[in-house]
Amino acid sequence: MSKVLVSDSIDQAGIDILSQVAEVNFNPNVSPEELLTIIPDYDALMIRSGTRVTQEVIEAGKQLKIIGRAGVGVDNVDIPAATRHGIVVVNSPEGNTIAAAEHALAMMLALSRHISDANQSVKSNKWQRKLFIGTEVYKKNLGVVGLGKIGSHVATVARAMGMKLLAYDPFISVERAEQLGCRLVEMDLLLRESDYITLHIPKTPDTTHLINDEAIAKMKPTARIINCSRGGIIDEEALAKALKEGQIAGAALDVYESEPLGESPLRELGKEIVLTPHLGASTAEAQVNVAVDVAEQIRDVLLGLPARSAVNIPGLSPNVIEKLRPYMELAETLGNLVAQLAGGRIELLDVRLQGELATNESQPLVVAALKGLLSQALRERVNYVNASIEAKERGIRVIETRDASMRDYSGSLHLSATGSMGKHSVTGALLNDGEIHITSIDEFPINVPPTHYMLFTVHRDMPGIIGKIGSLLGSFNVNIASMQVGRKIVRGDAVMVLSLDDPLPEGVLTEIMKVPGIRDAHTVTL
Ligand SMILES: NC(=O)C1=CN([C@@H]2O[C@H](COP(=O)(O)OP(=O)(O)OC[C@H]3O[C@@H](n4cnc5c(N)ncnc54)[C@H](O)[C@@H]3O)[C@@H](O)[C@H]2O)C=CC1
Ligand SMILES: O=C(O)CCC(=O)C(=O)O
Repeated sequence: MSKVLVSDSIDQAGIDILSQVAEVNFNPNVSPEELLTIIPDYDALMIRSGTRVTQEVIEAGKQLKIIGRAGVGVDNVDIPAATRHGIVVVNSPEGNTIAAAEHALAMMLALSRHISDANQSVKSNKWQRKLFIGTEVYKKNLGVVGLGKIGSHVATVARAMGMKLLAYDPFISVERAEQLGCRLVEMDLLLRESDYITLHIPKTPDTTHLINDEAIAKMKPTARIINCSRGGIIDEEALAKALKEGQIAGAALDVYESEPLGESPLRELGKEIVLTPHLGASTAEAQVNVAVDVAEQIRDVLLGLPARSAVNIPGLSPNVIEKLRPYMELAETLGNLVAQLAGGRIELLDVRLQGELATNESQPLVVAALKGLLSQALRERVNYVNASIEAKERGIRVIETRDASMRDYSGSLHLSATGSMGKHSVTGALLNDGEIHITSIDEFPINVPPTHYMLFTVHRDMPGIIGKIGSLLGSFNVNIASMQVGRKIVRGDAVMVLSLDDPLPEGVLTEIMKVPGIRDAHTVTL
């Protein structure tokens, strides 16, 4: 019989499902050291946010087939390590949507009416009616940052309460925002016009400290901000200072830069702040939803069936997976790359399966390309199951073509996407040793492996231009790991691809665009 370790507290409904097919050990207090010693015995691991599943844990888990996260965020699991070891990671992308949305709304109202402090005051035998005069949300502007699953529900309920809605989400169409009664605006305008701001975005390099000194300075002195998404999106030091000095009126936080929240200036503030200990998903209903959703997937995988919300490996038969696995990574990487070149608000993705990939069996590669494309916006919430639906909801049209004619590689994949930065294309293939190579960018031939930080330029093929870019990057202390140029005709246009050791500091791209002969420049993080 298979063995499942449940190392965080999950609802009994999940344990009951797992017990149908496995011996279940419920050990929510397991220490990281103990986890390493006991994990070799287990076929499956079920967690919430408390257990850190590091590369070490994955390597020790010699029998592990599946890791199930009862919730959305899988930031506590080393996904690349799990994928390398062929371990499926599943989550529950929707099980706690309503709980998190309702928590954000509750926080907004609690903050407006000083519920928490008033409650504390009555409980300490006081009757302080004048101290707790609140504000109404009716007819106030609510700025929703991130109009995904949770943000959309918050918008729907807030609209019913008579709030006027603004939204910022660079990956959502104007039509979708209008359906939800939201005016889609730029972040700057949202900061300036909102009475309340609620954050519902993933934590990414782009969203880390999105709310910092500079953003707070644009907000109204009467503005209140709510964060029930991820810690670190608000710069806590900047927020504490702004609240102390009365630059803005209030904040309600469920998530923190470091959890549990330690020593913090936020704790010293008064009724202008409401703090909860990451309770967004903590409702009876959500805990049942996520436990059942994930336990069912663990049960299915242990029975040899596919999982419906796999974050890393799709729910296909082992034979097909084995054959396609290296190409899945290629398709995801190219999807991610072309999304960054084409910018947000992608309208069209054209996927061409070439050479030996031009068969019906390769269809999952189209889904993998979509997953890569949407990962910029949705991070771990996009998987092989929901990628097509998410794309449809975002108004992304997908065209699939197959071209079996022989090319330089036995099988290659060509993606072309049209977004807010125009139409861009990439081609990629696997070399003999299975290494992924980008073989064209915007139809210019190149041959480079993808790396973490990359810079692409389109420029006039003329003497001196490569040197200028090199010196410019040097002056900003950015180290170039490798460089390649591709062109179609001599002294026509050319593409330059640079692998960088460091991310490009802010403002460098603008300087690159000023170099005579440069037509276009993009920086990409893969
Ligand atoms: N407090 C809690 O207990 C819980 C927190 N969460 C968190 O809530 C957040 C939202 O979750 P969902 O709505 O399920 O995710 P989702 O993936 O459905 O929506 C996220 C939205 O953010 C948008 N987005 C991505 N980057 C952006 C950027 N730079 N600027 C503006 N918008 C951007 C995406 O286009 C997408 O529409 C996540 O961070 C999730 O981890 C989720 C559940 C419980
Ligand atoms: O398990 C929890 O309570 C955390 C929920 C959460 O933040 C998530 O699902 O992303």
